[in-house]
Amino acid sequence: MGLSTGYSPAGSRLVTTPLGAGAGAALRRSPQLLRPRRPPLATVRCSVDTAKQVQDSAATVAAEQKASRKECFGVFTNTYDLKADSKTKSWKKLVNIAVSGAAGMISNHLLFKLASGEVFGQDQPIALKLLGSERSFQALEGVAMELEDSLYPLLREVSIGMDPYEVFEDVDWALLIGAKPRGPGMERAALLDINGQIYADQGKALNAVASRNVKVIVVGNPCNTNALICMKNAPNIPAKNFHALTRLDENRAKCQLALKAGVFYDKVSNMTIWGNHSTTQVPDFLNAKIDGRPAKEVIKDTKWLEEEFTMTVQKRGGVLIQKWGRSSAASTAVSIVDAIRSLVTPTPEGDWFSSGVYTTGNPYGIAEDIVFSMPCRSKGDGDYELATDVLMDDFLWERIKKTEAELLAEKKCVAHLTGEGIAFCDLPEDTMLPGEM
Ligand SMILES: NC(=O)c1ccc[n+]([C@@H]2O[C@H](COP(=O)([O-])OP(=O)(O)OC[C@H]3O[C@@H](n4cnc5c(N)ncnc54)[C@H](O)[C@@H]3O)[C@@H](O)[C@H]2O)c1
Repeated sequence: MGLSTGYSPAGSRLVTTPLGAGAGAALRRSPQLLRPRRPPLATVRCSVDTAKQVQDSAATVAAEQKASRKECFGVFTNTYDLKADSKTKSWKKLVNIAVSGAAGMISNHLLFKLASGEVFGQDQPIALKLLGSERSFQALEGVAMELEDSLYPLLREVSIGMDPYEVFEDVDWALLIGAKPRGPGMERAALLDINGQIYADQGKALNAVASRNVKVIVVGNPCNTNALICMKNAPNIPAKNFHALTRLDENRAKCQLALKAGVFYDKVSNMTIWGNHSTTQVPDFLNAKIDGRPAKEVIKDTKWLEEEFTMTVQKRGGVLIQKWGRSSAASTAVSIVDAIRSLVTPTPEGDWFSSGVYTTGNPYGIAEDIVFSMPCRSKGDGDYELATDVLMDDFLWERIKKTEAELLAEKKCVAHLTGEGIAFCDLPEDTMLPGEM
């Protein structure tokens, strides 16, 4: 296997001190993050399931109802009883789902898919806990109003808030989409720092108040390193529960292979995206299959696979922005749905899916202690195992090393946020996110 060192060590440099140390740190932290943390609240349910009232003491229920009037949104303050009528009697226990960046473009598609039942199933009632920023709070109310007006039977509770310690209370899923966009002229190092702060804060909140088995999918960019930061700040939640979304890249890669092979895209399987959700990502055509056969056997044009296919997938998001003037939101929401469904339904025999997961203990020889997209399989219980039946060759390994180097460099940039000391940012090159120009 060969190693790649084919890039210049120039790139952006930024030295960052640990949180709270020096003026640089103060500048980076928004007033919201500087706010003193209050201890976790007692459980406040947005609405009250009357079946629960029977079990609880009258005083607790009265207090809970009073609190719920304050905390929940609109029509969702009303009580309900899942066990009371024949339709809902057989439904499963409520699942609590937190969505950050809930007033953003991706969420605008995702929330309605979650509420419709297409993600968790038609017998799975859900509660949506929407986290926004101060700037987006009014918009968040608008989103909640639209959810009210959609009359989704499975949507039992909606609450909105700006404090992750309140919003993440008891959540089973945390879909972390909220992030600041990279502004004009902003270095990738600065983006890592700004959004890293958000994910450090949200990791701490999850650690304090979420379900101990919460599954976390980080979408906000740079999502691999944000997921690492979030995970490191949540030591009481299993590291395996944290994912960075690379499913959109997998879907894009499947589409390109199908197009070239002249088949419908459901014929493409075993599509791995290795590494970072950036333009160093590696869409793996060595292991991919088309109609059950190795993709390289079906598509004999190796030059196309190595050059055009790889680049098209890496830069698809940028091209889309060029055409449409905004970044992919609907297909990202679809890919979040795919990512969740891949964890809650068994992976089809022999296939796998890509997810950015913690590398410690990986069987491939990828550096430990980073979040790296790799091939995963699930039994449908929310957990996953890494696929071991994968092929590796020099071409693939060289590219894996390059995306690995980028993630190791990103990790050094955020050492102040992962509890690993003083950060030093010396990125190999200022690579783009797939959606950037
Ligand atoms: N991983 C992927 O495949 C993928 C694909 C597309 C986009 N993304 C990333 O997803 C993120 C969101 O994209 P979008 O198009 O929805 O952006 P958007 O700007 O429309 O929405 C982001 C929302 O997050 C909110 N926000 C900012 N800081 C917050 C905080 N601390 N807590 C809660 N909310 C906060 C903003 O107010 C805004 O409403 C971006 O970082 C984008 O780069 C990732």
